[in-house]
Amino acid sequence: MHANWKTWVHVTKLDPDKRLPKGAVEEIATSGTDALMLSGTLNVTRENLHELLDLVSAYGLPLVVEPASPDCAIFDKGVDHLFVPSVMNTNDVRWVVGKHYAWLRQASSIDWEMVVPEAYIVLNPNSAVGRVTGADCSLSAGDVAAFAEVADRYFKFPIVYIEYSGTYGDPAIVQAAAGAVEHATLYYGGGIRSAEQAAEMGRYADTIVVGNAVYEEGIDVLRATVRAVQ
Ligand SMILES: CC(C)=CCC/C(C)=C/CC/C(C)=C/CC/C(C)=C/COP(=O)(O)OP(=O)(O)O
Ligand SMILES: O=P(O)(O)OC[C@@H](O)CO
Ligand SMILES: [Mg+2]
Repeated sequence: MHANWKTWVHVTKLDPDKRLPKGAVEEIATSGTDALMLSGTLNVTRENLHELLDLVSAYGLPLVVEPASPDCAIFDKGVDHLFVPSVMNTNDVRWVVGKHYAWLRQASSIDWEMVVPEAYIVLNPNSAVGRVTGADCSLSAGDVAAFAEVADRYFKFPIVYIEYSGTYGDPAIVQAAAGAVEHATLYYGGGIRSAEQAAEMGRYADTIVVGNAVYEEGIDVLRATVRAVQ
């Protein structure tokens, strides 16, 4: 499969567990965002994932599913890529490799051309992903840089993802991660609600992700974050 995803600078993350007002999907799809990522930690099922895919697949934007569990790893319904996380900063091996092992034990077939592994560094302890994975979020810039470098240079993850889901992060931490990563594409996500924040994190990250703002702020804020990085 093509690796066009490496050129994306702005990704919009949609949560199958949340509702969008009528017309919102079209506005999002035509906002200039490079791709739609369908993802959430809590209450994502094959059913609500399929419903959301049916809503978004008409617009021709690249579609990524980012499964939080093996049952949400789907390869059909117009999905272009499966971005599969592993959490670097947890001591609970389930979220590093355990779920992945379980996935391969039960899957009938996996289209590896579609799979892009992501090294998550989870930094908001109050987010669903922080709580569920038991991530150690009290990391210094040096700690984050070390995790980012080991993910990039040793494990050779194609994506390193600085995840502050729900809260705006520390730009100095993202800068440290950027300095440590040589080959991987650096993602930043968390709390972006303005052009200024998008531009600030976009200085260090290759790709920024906007999620909650789509539901809580609306289309003008999403468009402003797109313009800030494109
Ligand atoms: C092996 C397979 C196919 C799946 C397992 C993948 C793993 C290890 C996931 C662990 C990390 C995780 C749960 C990622 C989900 C993506 C993510 C970070 C979504 C954002 O979640 P939040 O915004 O915190 O959650 P809500 O939006 O549900 O509140
Ligand atoms: O929802 P927000 O806070 O924008 O975070 C985006 C994304 O990184 C969540 O996984
Ligand atoms: Mg979320």
